[in-house]
Order: sequence, then C-alpha cells, then structure tokens
Amino acid sequence: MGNIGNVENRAASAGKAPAISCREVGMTLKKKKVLANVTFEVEAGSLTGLLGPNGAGKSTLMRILTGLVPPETGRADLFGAPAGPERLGVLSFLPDRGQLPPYLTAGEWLQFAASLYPDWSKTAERDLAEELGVDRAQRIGAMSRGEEARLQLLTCLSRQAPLIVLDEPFTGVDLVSRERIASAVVGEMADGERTFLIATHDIREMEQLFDRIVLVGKGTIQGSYLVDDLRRSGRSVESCYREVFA
Ligand SMILES: Nc1ncnc2c1ncn2[C@@H]1O[C@H](COP(=O)(O)OP(=O)(O)OP(=O)(O)O)[C@@H](O)[C@H]1O
Repeated sequence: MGNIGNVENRAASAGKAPAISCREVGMTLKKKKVLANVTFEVEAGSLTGLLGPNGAGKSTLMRILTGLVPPETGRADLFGAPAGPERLGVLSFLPDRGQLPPYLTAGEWLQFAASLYPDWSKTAERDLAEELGVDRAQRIGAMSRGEEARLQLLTCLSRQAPLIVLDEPFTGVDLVSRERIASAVVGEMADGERTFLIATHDIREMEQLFDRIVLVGKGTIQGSYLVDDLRRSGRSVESCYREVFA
C-alpha cells in the first residue's frame, strides 16, 4: 500500500515546486567547514532518507532547513521560498536532542503542544499515541530515552504540516518500537500529501519506506538515488551505503 501511495504521490506532485531545494549550501562552525556545495532536491510527497556517517553534517543541514540557522553560503528553499523562522508553519521538526519539559506528564505536554500548533490533529494524536505506546500519565522526567523519543515523535507527527523533518527518530528506541515507529510513518504517508526527510542510522528498519536516499559524507552530497532504481540494479540501500562509505 505504501508503494502504491508513493507512486500516486509522485504523480500528484509532478510540476510542483520541490518540498526541499538546496543549492550550493555551505556552513562553517567554529572555523570548521561543516558543509560545502550541498545541492539536492526532495520531491513533494516523497519519503527521503538522509544517510551518512557520524559527523557528516546531517543535523547541521537539517537545522538550516528548519530555519534555526541561515546557511553561510548558497540557498535552501522549502516549497519554492527560502527556509527561515517564518516558514516554521510548513514544517514539523524532530531535533536530534530532546528538550521536552521534565516536570510535565506526557498528557500535559500534549495538551500544551496542541494549543501551540494551529495544525495539530487530535485524531492523529489519539491514533499515534496508541500505536507508539505513549503513557499519558507518565512524567517526562521519569521517562527512559526511548519513551521520550516516542513522545517526541508523537508530538512531531500530530501536526499536519506538509513537511516532516526527523533527525534520528530512533535514538534509544528498542527494536519492536522502531518497527512501530516505521509503520506509524507509513500510516502518515497514506494521506498522500506530506513529504518526509529522515536522518537515520537505522537503515535496515527504514529501507522499505524510502523513495529516495541522499548520502552525505564529509559535509557534502556523495550521491542521491531513487530506491526503485537501486533495486532494479540489484542493490539495496544498505549495499549502496556500504559502496559509498566503506
Ligand atoms: N556548534 C558546533 N560547533 C562546532 N562544530 C560543530 C557544531 N555542531 C556540529 N559541529 C561539527 O560539525 C560536523 C557535523 O556535525 P553534525 O551534527 O551535523 O553531523 P551528523 O551527520 O548529524 O552526525 P551524527 O550522525 O553523529 O548525528 C561535526 O564534525 C561536528 O563536530
């Protein structure tokens, strides 16, 4: 069903501005060149994996896309207009490090988040809370890393923003929950409208979901592949990753 949905999405999005377009993006942090000449596009309605080794620049790139920091050089556009703080309405972001208020329960946090975001869906919140096994009575400060990661994902996916950017959604999450998260993402895809960009090291769990992979290494794009093309040439996402980075 996911694949059929993806094909339909692609057809529906033909001719639209890409959800993400980066042109020659560069970034220096504390005198270190972290990103250079980063150029790639993510088609609206697709699910793209942003993959690469530790320190490759994935989180830095995502922070630029979310408008948290402007690129030093080049430009990053979302749906044809520059990324920036004023575009936060089009994108729902799960950062790589959690910062939910520890003194609230999950239920209190979700109530607060729902009041914060105009695009919050109570239906999505209810369905995903069940799917991800979030206990509303649990205090955030008493959660394990994996439990908090699931609450963060629930927060991110309960919004109806057209672009979802997830930075390492599986950190600290056990195998069964990782599979639940993957199916939650597929469920969200089924609405045929939204675009996902997901940075992850959990290639095996996500391999079946990606339409495209963008490989980042040493601060620049090392390749961008349609997963169907890889399969047609007898390769998997994992084997392609190994070819590029081994
Ligand atoms: N605030 C900062 N100041 C200086 N250097 C930084 C800063 N943030 C990141 N870096 C450096 O930029 C490089 C890219 O980091 P980034 O977090 O974007 O990588 P990543 O691909 O997300 O890595 P990982 O897979 O380990 O999460 C690293 O070498 C890191 O040390």
